[in-house]
Amino acid sequence: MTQDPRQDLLPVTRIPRTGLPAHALVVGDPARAAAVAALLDGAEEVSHHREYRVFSGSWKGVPVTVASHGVGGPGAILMFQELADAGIHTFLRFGTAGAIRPGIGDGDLVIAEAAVRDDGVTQQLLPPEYPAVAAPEAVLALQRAAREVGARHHRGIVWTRAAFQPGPLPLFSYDGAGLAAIEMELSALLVTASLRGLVAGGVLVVDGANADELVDEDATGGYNPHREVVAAGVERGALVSLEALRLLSEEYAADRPEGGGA
Ligand SMILES: O=P(O)(O)O[C@H]1O[C@H](CO)[C@@H](O)[C@H]1O
Ligand SMILES: O=c1cc[nH]c(=O)[nH]1
Repeated sequence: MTQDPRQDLLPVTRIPRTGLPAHALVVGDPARAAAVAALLDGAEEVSHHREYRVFSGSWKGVPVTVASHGVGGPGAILMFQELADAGIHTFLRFGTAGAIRPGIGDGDLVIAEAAVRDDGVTQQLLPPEYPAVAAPEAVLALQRAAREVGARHHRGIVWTRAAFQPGPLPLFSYDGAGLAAIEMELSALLVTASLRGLVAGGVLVVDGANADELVDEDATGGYNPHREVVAAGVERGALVSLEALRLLSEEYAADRPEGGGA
């Protein structure tokens, strides 16, 4: 009996079960996935279903997958899980974020060391005490790549928060906790990687100051990620993240953590 060809695709994202390069850059925006893929040699679109758009190609000889995961942890984790099911073992999230820590400016990069797990999905998988940590080699590869590209960058803890806009509930203040930036999916990626014994990290381009009331109208004139300073940061961030993937493949090729589940 011939195999049903639909079984060669994973069910939610419709990505192929085999054949994808094992080093992946994951981004929220499908258009950003296409823009990053345009930097690759031999880029090909592999699949596009819902918000999940996937390309493959190579960066300086290293085969890479570039995939979009959409906005928000619950949808994004399905892409992370299915990429892991497809054999991806090294992930970097290249996203955007609002700055929290003073001194971090628009267009700067934030390299995540860990994330606060307010992602709206991993709480349903694990107790809140479980950490969301980046692989040290991912942090170091991103830092080295940012230095090489000459991109202003900072390291720190990122707040992954499912709700973008504020509501009537008071917002817990992390004042004094040293958080660097806020975004929406990274902790879901870091937890997925830890559960499966994979390598993951993230770098975020700052697209505004998003701190006390989430959107600081006075400081930013309202949230506007569609500015030249952000676009320039995204261009630098794309080079940094691709170069960091190459470093992870060639120089920091990991002693990968053992004992991950699944
Ligand atoms: O630019 P991306 O990667 O989508 O990341 C950030 O931007 C979106 C919100 O505008 C959220 O997905 C957030 O995490
Ligand atoms: O979640 C996000 C993403 C980008 N910028 C923000 O201010 N918040």
